Amino acid sequence: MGSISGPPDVIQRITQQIGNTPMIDLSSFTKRLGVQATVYAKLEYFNAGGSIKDRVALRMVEQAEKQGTICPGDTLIVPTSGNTGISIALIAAVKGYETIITLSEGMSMEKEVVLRSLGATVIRTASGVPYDSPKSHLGVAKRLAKELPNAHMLDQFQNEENPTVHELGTAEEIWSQTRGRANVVIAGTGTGGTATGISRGLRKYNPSFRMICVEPVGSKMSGSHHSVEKKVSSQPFLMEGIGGDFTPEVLDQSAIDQWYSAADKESFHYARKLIREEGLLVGGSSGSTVEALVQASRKGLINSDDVVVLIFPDSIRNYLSKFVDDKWLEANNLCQLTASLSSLGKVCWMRVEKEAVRFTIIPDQGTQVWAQIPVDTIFDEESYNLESNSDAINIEINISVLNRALRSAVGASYAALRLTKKGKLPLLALTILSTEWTDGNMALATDQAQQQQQPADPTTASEVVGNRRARERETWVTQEIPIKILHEETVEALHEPHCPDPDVHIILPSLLQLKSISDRFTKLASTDKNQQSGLVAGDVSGAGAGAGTGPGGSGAAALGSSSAPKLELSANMHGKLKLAIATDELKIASVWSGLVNPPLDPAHITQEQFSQLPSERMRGVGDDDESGWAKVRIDGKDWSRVLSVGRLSPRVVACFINEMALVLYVYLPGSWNGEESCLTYYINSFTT
Ligand SMILES: NC(CSCC[C@H](N)C(=O)O)C(=O)O
Repeated sequence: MGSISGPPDVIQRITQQIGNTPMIDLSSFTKRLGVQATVYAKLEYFNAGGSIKDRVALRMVEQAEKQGTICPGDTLIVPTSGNTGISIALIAAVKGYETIITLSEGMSMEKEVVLRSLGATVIRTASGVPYDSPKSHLGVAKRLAKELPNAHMLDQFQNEENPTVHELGTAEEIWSQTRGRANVVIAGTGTGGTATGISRGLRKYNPSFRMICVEPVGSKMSGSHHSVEKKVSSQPFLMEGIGGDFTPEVLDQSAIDQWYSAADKESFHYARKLIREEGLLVGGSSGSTVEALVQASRKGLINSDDVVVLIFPDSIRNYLSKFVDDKWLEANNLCQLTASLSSLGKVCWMRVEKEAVRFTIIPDQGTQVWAQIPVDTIFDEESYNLESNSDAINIEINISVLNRALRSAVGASYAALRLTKKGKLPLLALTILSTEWTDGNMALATDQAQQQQQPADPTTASEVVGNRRARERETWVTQEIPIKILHEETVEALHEPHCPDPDVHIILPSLLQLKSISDRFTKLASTDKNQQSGLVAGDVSGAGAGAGTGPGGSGAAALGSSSAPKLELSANMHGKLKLAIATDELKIASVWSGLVNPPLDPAHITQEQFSQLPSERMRGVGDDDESGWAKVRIDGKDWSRVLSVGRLSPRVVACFINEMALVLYVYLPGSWNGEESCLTYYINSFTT
């Protein structure tokens, strides 16, 4: 063996392992997706803390130290979706700072576990509140920074060191790793710092360089700069770490050339594909960059001459209980579905068939819902066995009770629903397996106790962590939900309302935005004491009313008795939607334009049928012609409950049957085992 001289080839501190991440050629993967360009991916999960945010965190800390604003012993407060918090906590562990991390509720439990193990104090903050609310991660961090002694907020959303580290570091690496060939970079956008810095850095070398940003569908970081999709809305999304409800100061829109929106479903699909087919253990937002690449390439905006670099910001580690887990995707969707249904009615009829489960809500007043989802998104595939003379079992269930049970299953390592009996009582049994890690400080963790414990508790596993024994405790819990089995004759009369072909069909804008405007209108009209006539209370029209009356319900006929304010909703076949309310004292309206009237699938309709469709006739009527609008009047409160389905789906097609009814088709995102599921809402129109 030859002798090797010189100092050992080791690093002194883990913070030296930040930056200089590898880049991988992904072209064969992306060619299979139909993308002809040369595509590389920069694997930022090779940074010490597991994400691209290590770069920003190190620079923010080092610069603040240089300026003398912080010194070891101080407390660093970080509002974050997780990664920046982990990066700061890691650096703080090495350098001797205290850390307080404000992390919103929706972020994964894995992030919190990593943060706590690094010694950080984690404060969970409300999710879904505006960024400038005192309850948001930013709001809480700001308050704590004022209140606590020697505490400093490191604000990645405002701190110019964020883009600068990418301009001076990441961009240089990309240029050198691609030997000066990179002309497009695609990055997910959370603060905008990565995209802004990379763009500034690479434009120095190549003035025609293009920076493409991607945000989740429902995020509105891009604001009015969303040049490609033009769909700027604000809706909840499951993706973590990118997207938001404001444009942070570090995001320089002049550095960005194009924006894309990636739906959770596609992003998670591509992330799982990267893991499965390429062995790249990435997080979900890496999938969003692939989705943006595919969209851009389909539009002809990326072609074979381009050399594209995708930024893969973090790893699977943060999401083991989330998109990486099929059960999580399904449980989350099902929970949101039952939450939305339970706002519209108490009793739900579930028809369990071989391949599908149908949900029907027919309240005494208000909107009817009909939904169908694949059976294996609800029942455990292995144990599902339908035993019924009629190939279907009809159940009556309290939907709020089911929703409460399902809420406890989100995040569980395993959940299964079973139709069963206790004595003669039929039940829906929800079995959940939850896993907790406890550290080795508990008495049972000694070797001896461990041996004694194992035979009696076969569900308990253990593993040695350092010199202590960490224990994984698995708990099985079964919740029993009472149900009523209905005979086939009882449900025979139960069928979807038959409606005429719509006069106008249109994709609704952001449901959350629509809901907040509708709620404001309803509130204003309710407080207007003199409201009467005009658009206010009247009788429900005949369309669909009476049809579809359920076993215990009286259909929608009782609608006429409601005296709540009525909203007038109208649309035309030129992409316009109008929401209005009028009382004696008040007349307000809001108009959306540029919406999409989706084309009907030619496979399902002949040319002749097509030309006879009322919507085709309406398309021929000019945009400014009043007769080209289809109109319905709906109960403001009921409408508000319907719109809460915005939590579940960003894609809703509204079909207007003039003066009669509004039918909404809500397309459910998520895996749903790759099948598209749809909810149908029937809302009868009130007459004037
Ligand atoms: N990925 C980031 C920063 S981007 C934050 C996204 C989101 N708008 C939010 O405010 O949570 C991190 O903190 O790790």
